[in-house]
Order: sequence, then C-alpha cells, then structure tokens
Amino acid sequence: MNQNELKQAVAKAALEEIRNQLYKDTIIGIGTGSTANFFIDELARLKQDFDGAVASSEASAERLIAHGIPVYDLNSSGILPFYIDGADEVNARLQMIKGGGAALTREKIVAACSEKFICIADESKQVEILGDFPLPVEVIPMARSHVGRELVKLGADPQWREGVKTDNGNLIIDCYNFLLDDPIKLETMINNISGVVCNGIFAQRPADVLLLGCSDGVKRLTASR
Ligand SMILES: O=C[C@H](O)[C@H](O)[C@H](O)COP(=O)(O)O
Repeated sequence: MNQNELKQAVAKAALEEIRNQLYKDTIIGIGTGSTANFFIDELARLKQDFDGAVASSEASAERLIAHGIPVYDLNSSGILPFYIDGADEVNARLQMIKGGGAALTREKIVAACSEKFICIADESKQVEILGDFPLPVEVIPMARSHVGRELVKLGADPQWREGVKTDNGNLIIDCYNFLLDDPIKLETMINNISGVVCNGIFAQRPADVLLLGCSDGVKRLTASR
C-alpha cells in the first residue's frame, strides 16, 4: 500500500469509529491536511446522519462546504463529541507534533473543545521521541525576530517559513534540530514567549485514540501514559 492508500484506510476506519455515535444534532470537529481531507471525503457519505462540522482551517471548511456539509462557528457549537485530525508525528503517549500545514492554532482550539480526539495517521508518523519533524510555531509578525532568538535559547534552530501566512494572519517559524524529550514542559515554555500565538506540540491535550495505517492493516491504539 502506498501512503495515500494508508491515509484512505485510516479515514475509513475513523468513520467506522464514529458512525454509530452520530445523531441528527451532532457537530464534528474536523482537522486539516491530506489525511483529514480523505476523512472529509469519507464523511460526506454519511452527511444525512449528522448536523455539520467545525473546521480547523479555511481549506477544510471549503472542502466540507463543497461536499454540502454545513460548517459552524465554534462559538455557537458548544463542546464537540469528536475531533478527527492527522499529525506530523505521534508518540506512544499519543502526544503529537502538528502544524505542517500551518493550521496548528485553530487545530489546538477545536481539539480543546472536543471530548474525543481521534488521530488518523499513516505509520510513517509514528515516532519514539518527537522532534525529527521541524516544530511549527505560530508567531505575531512583529515578534518574529524576538521569538526566533528565544527559541535559539531553548535549543532550537528556528527558520521562518517564508511566504506562509496562517488563517489568523500570522507567521510560522519552524524549529529544526529540537529534541522534544519533555513535550509538556516545552509546550508551556514556548507558549510563554511573548509574540507566540501557539506551538505545534500537542502534549497537554494528546489524542485519545490513534488509528494508524500500517501495511498489514489499521491499528487502533490508545495512550500508554
Ligand atoms: O497544519 C496541519 C496539520 O497539523 C496536519 O494535520 C498535519 O500537518 C498532518 O497533515 P497530513 O495529514 O497532510 O500529513
């Protein structure tokens, strides 16, 4: 199976995970990225069975709307039963690095408002220690240089993702060579830098379930804490 087939397989598995818990008034939290896109396409087949979705990006909102799935504002949707999203890296505790597609802040907000985070990923995303994937940090534009200097003090090699603007109008700094051996602590420390909006460590709110697409099938994993 190639990577896209693995992503499609986990998207189908995620639909199976939730399909018996969908009601006419259910609003589902939807992530961003290529794996989430496969899920949106699968979800469209059940659009008569639930109310709609909250999207973590403009791109996902557009895809949902194109499928005829209503998209709601998070402020009016209350607590969501599920949030389904991909990841750039995920460890055995189901802590993740996210934000390769620059959607980390809205993803973290929608995840925080969801009872169950279902992470969908192909096996290439599974790691022992987070940090090979450059950690994205969303930054207020005027703070770019300041945040970069502070990230160096924390041991990262920060690089501005030039040309990229987030849905919130901010910049992304990617942190290379940053071993995240204490993800919860680093998530907090990075957020404490003035000018940081959010960082792509999802450790304080890890996933609850990981559906991992492997060549021998989809594995359903829960956190070893
Ligand atoms: O900002 C983007 C998100 O965090 C994505 O969920 C993440 O980058 C994984 O994307 P993909 O499913 O395309 O690998």
